Amino acid sequence: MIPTKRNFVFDFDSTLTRVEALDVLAEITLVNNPQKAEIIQEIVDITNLGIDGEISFTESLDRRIKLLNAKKSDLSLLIDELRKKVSTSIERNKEFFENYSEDIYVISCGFKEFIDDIVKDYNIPSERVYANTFEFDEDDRIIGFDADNVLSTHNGKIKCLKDLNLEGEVQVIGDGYSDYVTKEAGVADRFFAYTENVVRDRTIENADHIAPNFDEFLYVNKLPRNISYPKNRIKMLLLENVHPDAFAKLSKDGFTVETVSTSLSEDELIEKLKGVHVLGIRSKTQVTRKVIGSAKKLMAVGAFCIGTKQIDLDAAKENGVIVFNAPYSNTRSVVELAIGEIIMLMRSVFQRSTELHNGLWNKTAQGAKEVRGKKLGIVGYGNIGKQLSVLAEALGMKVYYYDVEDKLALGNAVRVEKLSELLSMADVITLHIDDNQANENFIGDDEFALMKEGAYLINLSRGFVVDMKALKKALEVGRLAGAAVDVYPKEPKANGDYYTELRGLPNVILTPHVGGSTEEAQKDIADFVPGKIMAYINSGNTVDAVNFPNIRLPRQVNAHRFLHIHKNVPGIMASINKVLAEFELNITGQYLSTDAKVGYVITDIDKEYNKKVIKALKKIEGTIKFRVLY
Ligand SMILES: NC(=O)c1ccc[n+]([C@@H]2O[C@H](COP(=O)([O-])OP(=O)(O)OC[C@H]3O[C@@H](n4cnc5c(N)ncnc54)[C@H](O)[C@@H]3O)[C@@H](O)[C@H]2O)c1
Ligand SMILES: O=C(O)[C@H](O)COP(=O)(O)O
Repeated sequence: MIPTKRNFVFDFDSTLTRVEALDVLAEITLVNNPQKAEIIQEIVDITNLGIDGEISFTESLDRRIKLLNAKKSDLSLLIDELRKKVSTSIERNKEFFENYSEDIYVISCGFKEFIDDIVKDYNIPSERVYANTFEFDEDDRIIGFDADNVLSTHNGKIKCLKDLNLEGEVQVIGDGYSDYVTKEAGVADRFFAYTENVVRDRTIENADHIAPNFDEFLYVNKLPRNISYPKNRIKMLLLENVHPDAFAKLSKDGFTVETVSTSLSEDELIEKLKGVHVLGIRSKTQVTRKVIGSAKKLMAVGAFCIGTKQIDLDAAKENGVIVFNAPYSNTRSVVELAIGEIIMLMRSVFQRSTELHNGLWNKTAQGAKEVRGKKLGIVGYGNIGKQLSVLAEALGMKVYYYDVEDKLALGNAVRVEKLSELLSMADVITLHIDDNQANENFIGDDEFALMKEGAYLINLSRGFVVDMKALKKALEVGRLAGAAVDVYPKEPKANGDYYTELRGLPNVILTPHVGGSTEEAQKDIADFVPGKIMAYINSGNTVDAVNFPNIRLPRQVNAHRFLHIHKNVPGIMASINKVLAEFELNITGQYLSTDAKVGYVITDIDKEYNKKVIKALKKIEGTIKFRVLY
């Protein structure tokens, strides 16, 4: 069967380039005009009215040219600017324009005087550029356009395509009204809404296919391309109100991102993860073995927080799902809250405040102490514990700490060998141990019994670390003078009603797991975690992965990259290299990292390769996941 010939008809403004050329020309010609901003806005508005079909194109062109007040010499500046503004994904797929030059046309309501120069760099000759031409006066001022050109008239592209009478399938790629009407008029077979630079609802509604970038267009048409799998096809789901910067960053990189404000139950998550490649969560969402096992497309999980125990890290590893987190991002926020709470508890501030809210003036020094000179007992001398140690000393507290690991003291802090020793000496005990399940009920009746009469407890680590019934009892009998609790054994999926047995107890500060919830921390996390995710998805880097061998890979230019995740069993590397040799691939780099369970091998090869190698590599026994980049 002879394949049908395909003709690719490109719009110019906001499709081949990221901008509307006449808007850029206006920036040039109006540079010293005091009314520049107003005139440019008027030009933009008129452009949009024309693109959306609200006014006739002829009228829009006429009005804009008058406002532009341009000269012939301005055009060379415009061309320089436009050269810098070719659409990003068009630029990276320049090869397509070289290889399919014969089948490519530009039909634009813009002007040949600048389009020709730009598209010439993309191998499109002037005879395949259909566009308007300017009219100049004797002083080389642009005074109008050739009104006989069909492209200066309403629905000009339809007429132009009709006159061209192209043989074979006609595909139109554009961003506005004048492009999509060609399909409706029957002169184009398929219309691709090109949304890389501008998204117009009407254009999308009238499209056969939406192309957020040129990779997608090439992918749909099964044409050679620079990126094997268009990024917009990679779906990301961000739960639990992850900071909007994460959405912005990932979307800007071209991924399709959906956000949900709450966490999801296991069943909801299983359903929602169908077709999702990357999941973003915070501390609430439980990513169980069942969830990971059913999420066939899942490649990575980003914990937009510190803790990762909510994720079954082993199951993730066994399924080739890489997990990243933000290990220090909210440390300072937790420390500051701890400091504030130490002071608030020792001054009974919440109690005094509640009384006054209820109309009672109770000025008293009873139960109010300075923190200076008091003994702070830090349990868990990790990132948070250590920072707290320094700040507490600055307040004049005497710091003691207990940790299961050997941790060197900062400042004048003193390490204590036994938890019991710490509990019996400290005026305030603050918990900063990690979210290991072995720490369940770490502090219960026995530990409260060891604590000093009238001491305070702060828990900003994990809810299950403290036996809540025992804490309630210790507070009710006055063994403890107060407590601050931020984390609970069972926390709700979303904001709303909640009950804790500590409710109503005096001098007890209750906060809804907000230790790390500051604007600064959430913003930092939204910067850090997407960076790690993008480094993995875009180039295979696993630096800082929580559950996976870490590899930092060099950038690859003009090569393909195969990512192969496999069970760490003998003989896999030999099998991989045997397949690569059978297909006579020229390996330009190979990187391997393993741990006890999995191996991760990255192979960079020369650009051209036989696609059958992919199937062969996937078939190797022990393969967990395989992916091609570029
Ligand atoms: N409330 C919040 O919003 C919030 C925010 C961030 C972190 N956290 C939680 O705070 C805790 C500490 O975070 P981090 O970043 O400092 O963690 P980290 O891993 O740096 O430090 C934890 C320390 O606890 C020690 N440890 C673990 N089990 C222990 C035990 N049984 N006895 C004594 N020491 C023990 C570890 O050796 C380690 O030094 C974690 O549970 C984390 O999830 C809560
Ligand atoms: O693990 C963490 O970083 C803290 O518990 C904060 O979790 P969050 O992002 O759900 O507030």
